Amino acid sequence: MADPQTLSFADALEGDRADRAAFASALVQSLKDTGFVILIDHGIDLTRLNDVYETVAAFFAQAEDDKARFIVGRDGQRGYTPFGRESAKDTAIPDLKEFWHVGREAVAPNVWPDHPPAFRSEISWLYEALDATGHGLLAALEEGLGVGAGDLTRLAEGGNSVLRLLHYPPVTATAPPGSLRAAAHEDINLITLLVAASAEGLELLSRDGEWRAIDAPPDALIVDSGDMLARLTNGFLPATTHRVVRPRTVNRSRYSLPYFLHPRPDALLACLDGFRDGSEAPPILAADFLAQRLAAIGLT
Ligand SMILES: O=C(O)CCC(=O)C(=O)O
Ligand SMILES: [Fe+2]
Repeated sequence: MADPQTLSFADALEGDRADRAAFASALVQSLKDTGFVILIDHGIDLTRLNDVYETVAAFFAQAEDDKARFIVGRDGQRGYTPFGRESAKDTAIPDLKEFWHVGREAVAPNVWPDHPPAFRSEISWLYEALDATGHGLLAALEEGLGVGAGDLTRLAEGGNSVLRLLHYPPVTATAPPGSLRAAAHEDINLITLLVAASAEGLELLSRDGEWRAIDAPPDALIVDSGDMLARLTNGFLPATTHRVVRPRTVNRSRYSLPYFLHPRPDALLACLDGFRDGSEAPPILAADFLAQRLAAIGLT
């Protein structure tokens, strides 16, 4: 089984034409072979990121009643989603997690807690930083896949991307048997950018069917491919199956910050040129695809 590649984002941002081409082809190759890439030199300030983690921990440490004021609607795309609500597609047991979603204001307005005071500014900063990084990765994917410039970035311009702030509390004796922090699943979106989590537990299913623990350096981003990218490439880049297992050593809270890069709701997801062979799924509106999948994970 091939190893995931560690790629320097500086090659894509500041490199010459050859560096950019090498980055683009390694990105596609690693996603194809292993389902993910470890991205270093991404330029997101680690001190600020550390502040974000502290702020996120302080938010979740509040009483349940205080957090529950920010439950926005059934589909959980903004604000707070309590512990035990979401379960992976085709899994009956809910995951052992609570989370908060921030998205693009123009797609649906955000809600913001008043405590901690820095929450809004810090989380908005991270959203913008990951949005810009994600845009650069989509441009590299276009090059690596050999599709037209803009074929992916245009879909995502002003897109419905969501930053998820996740808290997995210490696992208690009352956790349902068989439950995990996050059961095996694929992400719904185009690509996911994961800031290194506060603790171990993330595992990816390799293409040869083995669960593999991911230990990326704390200053790296993990990038993996989602269902929408699989659909656009007719399975050439399959969605990466992953899960978060229970703590094996110290039973403490785990925090993580995945950014789900989504198309605009009105973007048509149609198989890209060069990937059609008659077996491709029919075009579908991104909003319709998302609605189907949210229903499958218990959020609508
Ligand atoms: O917490 C993690 O490391 C991964 C979370 C995840 O896969 C998800 O929320 O979709
Ligand atoms: Fe995920």
